[in-house]
Amino acid sequence: MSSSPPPTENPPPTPLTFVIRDVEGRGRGLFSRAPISRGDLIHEAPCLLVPKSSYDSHAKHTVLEHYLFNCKDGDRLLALGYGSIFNHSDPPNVDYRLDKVGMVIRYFAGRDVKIGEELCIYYGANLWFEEVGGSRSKVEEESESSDDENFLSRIQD
Ligand SMILES: C[S@@+](CC[C@H](N)C(=O)[O-])C[C@H]1O[C@@H](n2cnc3c(N)ncnc32)[C@H](O)[C@@H]1O
Repeated sequence: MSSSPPPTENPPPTPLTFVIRDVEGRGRGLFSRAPISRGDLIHEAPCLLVPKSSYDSHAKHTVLEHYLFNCKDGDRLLALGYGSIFNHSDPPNVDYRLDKVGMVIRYFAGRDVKIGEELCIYYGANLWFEEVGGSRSKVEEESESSDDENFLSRIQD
């Protein structure tokens, strides 16, 4: 007699459409392993909440600072899964949305992506590292406003 599978609350995970590769000068990055259409959900990263007080007293000025996404209220989200591996480019081919209540960050294709392209988000105008492989000129970068912080997120919750 066959028994039915146990009930689950979550749907089975969607197969990943990307792989991790090392990129000269940029560390690890995510690369598409299949064509991705504009608007497709690429990844849903579960997050850890880092309250502003913990950030100020412990995480600030550590390596974590390079991986934290800003929420409007000063709290931060640390993306688990592959969410912390998206490198920066301007323009990016991946958009993301913070869902602080659901404690996830969702990453969507901002345009059609070909197989083998690196998947990148936009960190903001004020980078804390020397950009490698960027396509924008120094003049363009310097003419940007510089009133945002040195963190990943300009798209906040
Ligand atoms: C959120 S992590 C991205 C994943 C990182 N490459 C790794 O291997 O852990 C952010 C860091 O990646 C590097 N990075 C991201 N985009 C870059 C780019 N366009 N040029 C150079 N380094 C980049 C910087 O060192 C930055 O602090």
